[in-house]
Amino acid sequence: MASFSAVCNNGFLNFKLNSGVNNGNTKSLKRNSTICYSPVLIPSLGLCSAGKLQHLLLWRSKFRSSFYDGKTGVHLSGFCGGCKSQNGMSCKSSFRPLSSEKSRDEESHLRKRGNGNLRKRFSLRLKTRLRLLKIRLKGVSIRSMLNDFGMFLRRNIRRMTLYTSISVALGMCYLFLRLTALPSPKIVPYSELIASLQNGYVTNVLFEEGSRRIYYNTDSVGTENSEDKSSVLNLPNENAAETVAIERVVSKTGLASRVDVFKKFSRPRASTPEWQFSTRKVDRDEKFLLTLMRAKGTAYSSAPQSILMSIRSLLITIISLWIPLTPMMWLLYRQLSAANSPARKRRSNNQEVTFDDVEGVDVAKIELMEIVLCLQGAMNYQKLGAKLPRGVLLVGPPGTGKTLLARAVAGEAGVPFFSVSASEFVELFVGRGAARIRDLFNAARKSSPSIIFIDELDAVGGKRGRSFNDERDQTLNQLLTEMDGFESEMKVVVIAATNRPEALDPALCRPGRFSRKVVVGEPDEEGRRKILAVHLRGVPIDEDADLICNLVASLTPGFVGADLANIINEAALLAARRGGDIVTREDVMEAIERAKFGIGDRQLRPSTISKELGKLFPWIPSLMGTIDTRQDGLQGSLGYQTLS
Ligand SMILES: Nc1ncnc2c1ncn2[C@@H]1O[C@H](COP(=O)(O)OP(=O)(O)OP(=O)(O)O)[C@@H](O)[C@H]1O
Repeated sequence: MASFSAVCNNGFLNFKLNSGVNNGNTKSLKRNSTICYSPVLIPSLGLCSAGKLQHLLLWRSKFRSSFYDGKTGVHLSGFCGGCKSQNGMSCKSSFRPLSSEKSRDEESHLRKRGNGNLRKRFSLRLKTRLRLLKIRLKGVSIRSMLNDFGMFLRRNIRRMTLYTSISVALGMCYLFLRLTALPSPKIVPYSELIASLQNGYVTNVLFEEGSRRIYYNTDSVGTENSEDKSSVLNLPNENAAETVAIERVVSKTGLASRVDVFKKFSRPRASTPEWQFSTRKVDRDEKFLLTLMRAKGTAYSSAPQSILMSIRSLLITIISLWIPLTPMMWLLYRQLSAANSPARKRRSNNQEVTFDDVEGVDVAKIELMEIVLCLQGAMNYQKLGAKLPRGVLLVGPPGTGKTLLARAVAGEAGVPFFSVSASEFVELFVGRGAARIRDLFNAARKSSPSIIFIDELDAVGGKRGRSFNDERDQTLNQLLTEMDGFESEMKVVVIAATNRPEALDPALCRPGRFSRKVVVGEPDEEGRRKILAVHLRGVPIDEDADLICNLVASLTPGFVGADLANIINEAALLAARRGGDIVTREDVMEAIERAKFGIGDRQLRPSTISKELGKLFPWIPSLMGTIDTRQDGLQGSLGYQTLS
């Protein structure tokens, strides 16, 4: 007895044969095999929505009938053969295999019906697919597709124009080459031309001017002897009817041979080349060749290559050259593209930073504030005959806030701010870096009053003549020229930052260029406290922020602004890691430890190492005078041992 079950899953009905149908039919279902029917495949299936039993006709070739139980929701289990379902539902007709091993008649009958079944199955599948396609097409709106396409075109108009022009040009080239294509003559060795001449087969010869190519035709006798005369003269040897007709003409007209008949009556075919053979002239053999041709009475002449052919060969040469050159041209285009220009790329309107966000560098702030006042016109320096400083050089260790200061200047002055890294001027092609500098200064001049900020100036501002890098020297020269080129009323200030002022070319630091040198040094404890207060502004902390600032500032001598910002960020991350909503003192302390000793094996921290050593050799701490205060309950001023 065969049993099966049906499970409706996500709109699909899975039929499972629980026991095998072993009737020898190769198409019969195997035990536990599962077939997946889409709802579209079973059109009458109301799926789980119908609340009553539905009788379905399924896959007629495999089942006569089966049941779908809408009452139980989605699941149906039935026995076939016994005509009783597990759910107590009766089956109209018993479960039967495709064919019976016992009944040969039925088998043959089925085989006869096979084609019809196949067609039905095919049409059923096609219908299903068509229905699916219809459903999908319903969801597609042509208008929205057109809108999207239009938007894409508008956004990429330049690129699309370029691609279209290239495609059109290539298409036209292809068309031209196809239209001007001529059947080419057979290329033969030079010796064959001499042999044909000596035998008197050659009828006429053409020397191509400007090249060593020789074209020639031979007469019928020569071609009769040649290997493939039929291919040369296109004689219709194979066509029996045509041969008979030609023979008849030969007998009637008395023409010498089939070849003459062919020549007289046949129209020149498109595939027949104008010249049958072509060869290359051998050097210093012209005299012999001409003597031979004169002796044999061969007609010869010379002509230049036709214009069409010249254009054709030129086109082929250009195309074949362009294929390998295209990647290089693309690279060049990218390099030269104006879109890559830093002047354009770096135009920044992000003027969020103000002097309130920079702390611990008060002297530098005062110096730069003066420039802001000049740019805003708040300070009348001109009445005293003073000039706006053209360049300000911010010097100091990494992370002390040089870039931040420059951004604050831009933010306070409310003028366009062009920020570039000097390494962006270091280019592959000589002269390109200089061109970029020119672009940058031109853009800044156009939007005057404005500020140019060049970070890591030493990348291009190093002393000249120390290397063979011509490109870098040219870029620096251009920078010097541009800084000289500002007119006094032009309100463009160049702020540059460097960690290595000693490496700069002296010409850069002379008065009139980067005349103002502002040192942005490491902050003191008060500075660190202020910087921490800036970075703790938006961070929820479980204690008084001032207390934490004081604590951290006291624990972090030598730390610069970037380190302190990093500590606060790490603390917030640690709090988030443990799932807390608020940053605790412990998080901050761990962040300091991480900043000081790095993230890694806790056992490698000096405190841990000394603790372990202390256990092994109790006399070491007293000898070194570094007794762990925490062990004795002695702690730092704020409950923590100073780590530095
Ligand atoms: N004085 C400061 N006040 C507030 N935050 C600071 C200060 N200095 C540094 N920071 C923080 O450190 C980050 C990095 O600073 P910045 O890029 O300005 O350093 P830098 O001196 O330009 O470094 P480099 O020389 O390596 O370019 C800033 O974004 C800021 O969050």
